[in-house]
Amino acid sequence: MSADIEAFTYPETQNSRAGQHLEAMTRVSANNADYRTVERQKLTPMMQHFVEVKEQYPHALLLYRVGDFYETFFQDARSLAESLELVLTSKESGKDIGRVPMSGIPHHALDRYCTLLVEKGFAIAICDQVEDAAEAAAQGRQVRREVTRVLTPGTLLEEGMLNARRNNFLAAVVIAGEHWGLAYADISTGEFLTTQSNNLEHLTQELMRLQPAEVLVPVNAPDLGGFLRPGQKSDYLPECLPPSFCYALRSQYPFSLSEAKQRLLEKLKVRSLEGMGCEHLPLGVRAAGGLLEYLEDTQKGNQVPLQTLRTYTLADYLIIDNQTRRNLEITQTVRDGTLHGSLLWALDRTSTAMGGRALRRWLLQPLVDIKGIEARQNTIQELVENTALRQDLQQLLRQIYDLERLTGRSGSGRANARDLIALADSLLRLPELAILASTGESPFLKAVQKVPPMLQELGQQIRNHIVDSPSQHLMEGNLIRPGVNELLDEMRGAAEGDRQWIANLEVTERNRTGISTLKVGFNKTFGYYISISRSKADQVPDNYIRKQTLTNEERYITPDLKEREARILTAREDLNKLEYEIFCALRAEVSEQAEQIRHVSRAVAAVDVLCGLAEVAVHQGYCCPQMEQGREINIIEGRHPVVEQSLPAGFFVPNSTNLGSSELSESPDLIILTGPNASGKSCYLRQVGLIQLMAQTGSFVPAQSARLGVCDRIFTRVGAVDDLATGQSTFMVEMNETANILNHATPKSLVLLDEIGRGTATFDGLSIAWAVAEYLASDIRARTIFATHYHELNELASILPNVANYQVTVKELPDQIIFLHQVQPGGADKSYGIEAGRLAGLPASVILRARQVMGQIEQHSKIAVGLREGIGSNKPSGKSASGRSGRKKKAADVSNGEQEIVGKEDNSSENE
Ligand SMILES: Nc1ncnc2c1ncn2[C@@H]1O[C@H](COP(=O)(O)OP(=O)(O)OP(=O)(O)O)[C@@H](O)[C@H]1O
Repeated sequence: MSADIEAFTYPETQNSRAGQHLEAMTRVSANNADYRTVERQKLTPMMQHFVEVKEQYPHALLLYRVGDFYETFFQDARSLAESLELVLTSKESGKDIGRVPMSGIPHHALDRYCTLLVEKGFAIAICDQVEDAAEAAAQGRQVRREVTRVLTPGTLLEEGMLNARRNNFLAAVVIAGEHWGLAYADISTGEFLTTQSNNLEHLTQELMRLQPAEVLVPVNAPDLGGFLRPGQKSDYLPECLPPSFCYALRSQYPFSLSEAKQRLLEKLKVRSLEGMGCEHLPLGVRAAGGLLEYLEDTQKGNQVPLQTLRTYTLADYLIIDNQTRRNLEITQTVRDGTLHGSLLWALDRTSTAMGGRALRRWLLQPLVDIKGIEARQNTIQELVENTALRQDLQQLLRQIYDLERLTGRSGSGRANARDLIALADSLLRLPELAILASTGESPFLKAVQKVPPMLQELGQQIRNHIVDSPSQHLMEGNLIRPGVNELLDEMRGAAEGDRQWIANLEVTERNRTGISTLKVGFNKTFGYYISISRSKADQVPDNYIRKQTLTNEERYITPDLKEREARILTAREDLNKLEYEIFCALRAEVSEQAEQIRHVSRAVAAVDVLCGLAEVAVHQGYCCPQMEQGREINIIEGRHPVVEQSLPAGFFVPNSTNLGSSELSESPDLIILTGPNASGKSCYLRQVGLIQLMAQTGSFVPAQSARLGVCDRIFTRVGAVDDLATGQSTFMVEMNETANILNHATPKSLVLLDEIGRGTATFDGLSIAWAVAEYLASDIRARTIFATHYHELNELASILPNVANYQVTVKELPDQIIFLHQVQPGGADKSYGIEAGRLAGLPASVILRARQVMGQIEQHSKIAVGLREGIGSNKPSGKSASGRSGRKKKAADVSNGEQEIVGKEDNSSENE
């Protein structure tokens, strides 16, 4: 911390305050910049209180309500000013202390600024005035202030701070050796889940899938309550936890089994955890209990309605590790991290925010259970066939608001009257949805055919209680309809008499005084007054009391007028209070039905997702894949779902795939895919991965037909980039990823490798690539597509029976190459890399020289010979030696280097 703090000004922020603050600005001494070193007894009472509160929340940014501002002081002032580019100024804080750093935000902009702070990974403690400041001032004491809420990235409920189409998860982990428990909740939607497993790598993967906004970790640290923003390090953070998240370091106590279990039983109001399936998962229970305690700590008495805890196991889902999720661009593109261009973008035709979130979850967690997949498929099939039903459902769904989050806001006391109207209108749509769905037969349509009658009644009750356009703020009245509450109606009637009297006052007084220009007005300082032009001032009656003199007018009050006014104001206050109470009771009824509403919401979200997937299937011409337990991946005329949508209709060239069949002569386990640069190898590779993933999500797939064995995992290794954060080179990243695949793939896995060994010397790279392919094909027998520019790998097909060569074809014309994007049997012998360099504009002399060098290398290279005669026959595995078959002769011929362009004759005639 520097010895002095200077004032900073930023052009567009708080101009009026900036001037004011600058004027008051002096230099702040080093001791005064830190709340821990300041001489506390010498501070003013308010500042002493600030420091007391700050000590309870050392790791949160403390926003302290002072009048119309949330101010903060000491080091928090500096953090706030730096993070939000606000004015850093100072405040006189005691006669013997001088000034301390100060920065602040206007109270009405709290949400906006908090959103920015939370995005930057801050935890924020909001300390509010919890009594009327005027009352406290009248009694000559400090206004009472308390922390009413701690905002952290994982505990947000405010609409403006959340992304409507993605969950905001708070996670908690408990690690014991290699074993771990994980619980996570989205407090805005109520989802609450737990799991336990015994491989720390899986924990990392699970966290990467969830992308939690915040992770709770119990630690034995002196720094309890510590809060780590993304990238911040701590010795207490276990190594397996990715540094890209926010972490809250928590005490061990609430994570102990007895404490956690007790809390879960109380909160979930159950006698045993048996029904939730986690009784036998102590680490999962501990994580869930610790998470609940954190919610209590941050929500400060506000109820957070969570759904019943659900237990899941990782084996229920297709495992997709982080690099595969990234490489297949499931929810964002690799290049710029945007949604546009991802699989989610290509498939999302949902009509509700709930559906949008559900689709994202489904894509990140595809199923392995064929029954579950088929239930989704059957519903899509029905919605594909019944266009009218699909369109009617979608039209209705568009009128349904975010029931999950509206229920969450109601339960935590944050919903306003407009939220309740939105909720009611959505609930009232559900019976229509049920009637529409009742014409359907499939499982997910059946799930919405029955709406609990109490939900409809609740919707009706809200509509009957709340006016059509209620005020935004709950204490300003205009919430409750007439006829709802007798007392309210009576009070309104009484206030109406006084209001009428004032409304008529202008006419009566004009008649009484004969002053035709007399007016009745109202302002905040004086309330109601009678205004008379100064020229008529001598005609005012005796009971008029002069209150104010302006240039052209005099303003008067009368005792009568003031009495009525007082009655109106008191009545208004009472009325507003009563309206608020009626509203709160109504809101409480919503939270009582939270469980039911959320149950229905999930079913509605699923129908929404399936309607959307059916629509994509119709418009893009997808087919329903036949899912099987076997290992075969058989795709006829498959397409890449995203690239296809980015190209003009009909431009995408479909390609078939056949892998893993028991009929070896028909289908290999491993395909070596060669072809020139930019011919479409990567695209083909990803297309197979995406089709498999979509199929296990339950979606139809871009193909003419498909028969797919369910995979346990999909692995990809695609062009690595340097991982500067961990100091790893491109090649090391590539090797780590490859090692991960070789160590975990099974015969039921799908492995997609896009180049291996490019980041090192050619021979090393080629040797590694060869050995990796051989291991995958003969030892693991995983279904694999291996795209490579090492044409020497085509030799493998002559050695191993379950390896086949495929190539992406091009047509070579005298001065250009035409990309045909067709995947055909056989291996390519040319990469056209020099040709690509020429097209990219490398100087002609460089191109010429490159051709000469290549000629020399080709002439003298012995690699192919070596591979054929040496390495292959030395492979220790019996499987590979015995696997040579006559079928392979053709492939070997293909790679002997004699053909100019593999398949050229065949392809050219086909494509001319
Ligand atoms: N089947 C296809 N139909 C139409 N266009 C395609 C097809 N496959 C690929 N393309 C187009 O070709 C471009 C290049 O494809 P891709 O990146 O897959 O080539 P590549 O062979 O992997 O190249 P490199 O070896 O240089 O990595 C893609 O961006 C896409 O626009």
